[in-house]
Amino acid sequence: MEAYLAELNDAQRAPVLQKDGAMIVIAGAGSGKTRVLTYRIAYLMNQGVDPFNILALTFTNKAAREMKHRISQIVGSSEAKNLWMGTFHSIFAKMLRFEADKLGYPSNFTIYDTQDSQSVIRAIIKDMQLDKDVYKYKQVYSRISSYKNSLITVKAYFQNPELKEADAMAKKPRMGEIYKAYVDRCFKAGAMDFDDLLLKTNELLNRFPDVLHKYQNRFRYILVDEYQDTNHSQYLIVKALSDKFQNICVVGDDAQSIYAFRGANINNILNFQKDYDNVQMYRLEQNYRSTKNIVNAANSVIDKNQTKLEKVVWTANDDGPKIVVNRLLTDGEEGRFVASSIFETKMQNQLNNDDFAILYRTNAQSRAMEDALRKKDIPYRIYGGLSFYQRKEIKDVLSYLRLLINPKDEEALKRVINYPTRGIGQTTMDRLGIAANQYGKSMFEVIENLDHLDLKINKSTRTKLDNFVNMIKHFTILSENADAYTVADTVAKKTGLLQELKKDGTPEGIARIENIEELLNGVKDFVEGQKELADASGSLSEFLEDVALATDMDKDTSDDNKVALMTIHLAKGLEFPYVYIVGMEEDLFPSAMSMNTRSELEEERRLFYVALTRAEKQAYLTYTQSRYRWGKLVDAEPSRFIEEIDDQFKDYMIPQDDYKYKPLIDTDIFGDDVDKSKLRQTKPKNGTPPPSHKPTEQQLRKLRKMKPASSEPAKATNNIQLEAGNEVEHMRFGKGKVLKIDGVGQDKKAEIDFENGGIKKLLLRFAKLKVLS
Ligand SMILES: Nc1ncnc2c1ncn2[C@@H]1O[C@H](COP(=O)(O)OP(=O)(O)OP(=O)(O)O)[C@@H](O)[C@H]1O
Ligand SMILES: [Mg+2]
Repeated sequence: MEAYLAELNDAQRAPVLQKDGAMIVIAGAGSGKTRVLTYRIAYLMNQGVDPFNILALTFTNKAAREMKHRISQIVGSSEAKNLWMGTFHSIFAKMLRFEADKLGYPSNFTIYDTQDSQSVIRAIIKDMQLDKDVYKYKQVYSRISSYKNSLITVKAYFQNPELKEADAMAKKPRMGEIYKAYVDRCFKAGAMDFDDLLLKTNELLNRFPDVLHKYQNRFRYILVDEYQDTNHSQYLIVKALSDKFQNICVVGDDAQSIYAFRGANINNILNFQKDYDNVQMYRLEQNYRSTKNIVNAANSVIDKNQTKLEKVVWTANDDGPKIVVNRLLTDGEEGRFVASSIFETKMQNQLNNDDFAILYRTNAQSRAMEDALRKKDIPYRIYGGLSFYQRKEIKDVLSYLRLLINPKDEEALKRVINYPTRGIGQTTMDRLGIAANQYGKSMFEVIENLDHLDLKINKSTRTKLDNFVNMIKHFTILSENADAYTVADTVAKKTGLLQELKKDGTPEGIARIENIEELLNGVKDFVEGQKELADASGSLSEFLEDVALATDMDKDTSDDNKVALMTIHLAKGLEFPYVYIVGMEEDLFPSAMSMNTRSELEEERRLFYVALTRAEKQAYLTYTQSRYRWGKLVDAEPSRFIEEIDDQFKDYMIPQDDYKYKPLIDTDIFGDDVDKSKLRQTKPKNGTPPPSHKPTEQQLRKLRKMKPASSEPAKATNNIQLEAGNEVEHMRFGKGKVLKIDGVGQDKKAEIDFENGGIKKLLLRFAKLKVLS
């Protein structure tokens, strides 16, 4: 047996060794599904399967890179290079480039990102003179996106009166027209949006049998990770491509299906056995990632879902510490707690920053975490915020690059035609836009042909437009012979972009110049990397495609030793030794918007399962007592998911019998006291609207100062030697006697009999006790 096969257990090895046929691996988190896919590819190659015949679809490009890296170690990198591995979007964008002409697109079609798409929609809503409060562009965008992912084309839309009715019911009777206008504009601009990459692939495979056969023959072996989160459009692509040979291996976990809100269909995994002949079903049960406490805690939670496949997940790993639950006063305190805890854990165990992750339900929660980490000088990185490529100055450069590759690209044109300023105003642009519509041409073509058109544009503006077009054409010619770096560098210098920022001279301007430099370095790296590949040359088109589909997640960060901050959705498939799940509050997690139906609540619970199972060694859950929501400070209740973790697997840092008890004067772990009755006034009472103003920092500070007079601030006890029999004093529970000390290190607890509070168990590392004797 090859050595690498010994790195699998028997259950994992079985699907790896089954070379042909349809198979599904259903298994809980951390049981090695991704490992099975990786090793299966290596094994296929060892069995003589040509890497050109293997297609692997992953959830992120980063995951694909990591798999490729491991496969290279097993089979050698020259072979692994030829594998087609990546996200659905990146793989099928590549395929569409080859076949674009069949669908009437240029092969250099632009990929519109969400910003571009939304900007097109905004323009349409404006042109149609619709009420923008009714037709909110983001909502319209996601509606169009869901049509596309359900394969409802414009034609299909108008053939189905029910859809029109549904939109009319939602007070958007003109959705269909917007949809049509949007599709037309994108097509005219030679642009596909993200959803088109799947929709058009389906169209291609349906309408052109020869193309379908070509790719069926090419991709003899297909593998899909995270199959539970495929949407209908993706499902159909996989089904079509694998139909001939039926060598398909999908892995997934129904308990981790968390993208239903974006059209993912859990039935794809449940129905897999009906879709193919002789499906082999494999189950993996041993979790290698996490401690017993984490695995069991996660099991006890997911058990509460009714819709699920029964699965066993166990681990031979250590018990590990229990899940720590902590309550904080505000998100600011929550941030400080997390930052201090990371700092302490790191120091005590000699860990790196990238051993830690902070996960949250909504992006807005990152700010408090960032503030606290910054104050403690802990380097961090936020994933999934505005990606580097969406920053203004970067998008400006990229828009020039997009335009020179595809002059029809209207979003790019609008962005740069008058930046840096060239005296081409909005009126001119409006006239060009109308003419473009009238002649069914792109704006660029209209500008090119100005001399032959009767437009009300004066001579000096015509000269300016002429100069602009000539500059772009000059770049286009350059790009035909030069690599991406040379072109990008020339564009940054010759368009006046850099000068403009230099002139600006502000720190922001300088930061922007640095970002452009970083972009250019990135292009250079890309070119070097591409030159090693068999089927790539480092051209600008290749670079732009890479960028269009890069998410923030995909940036190579192997040398990046930082705490990771991201939403739980993004954390899928990843693992970290220490995980903090923050904002464990009702209405936040589970989200208020997801509590209307049982199935929505179950999806939130699966999300929590995903979050918990990212942790290898320890998980922390935090919640606050009051949080700003929609500009108001409101009372927060602990998330039901905390309660749902079986008691034996969790520990409350604040004694449990105190859990729901809300005293007037409350002590948080930092010893700051706040008169909670003041904070609670903000909760609506008897229909009276709460005061909508936010207490100022000053007011909060004042509230915090109202401590009971205490002689000396108590210190956290983790460094104090404490043993049974000691007399101690606690700020809230008063004097007490230590009965027993349990646990070691991080987990050390004292059982104390307090005069005022009875017997409590406190984690010494956080409890602030004064030792009296
Ligand atoms: N047989 C094994 N021996 C040792 N380690 C293993 C084994 N199988 C998996 N692992 C390790 O366990 C961890 C989890 O594996 P993997 O990421 O493949 O699980 P998964 O089922 O894909 O998880 P998720 O459901 O979160 O995507 C990884 O660090 C992996 O390297
Ligand atoms: Mg995985």
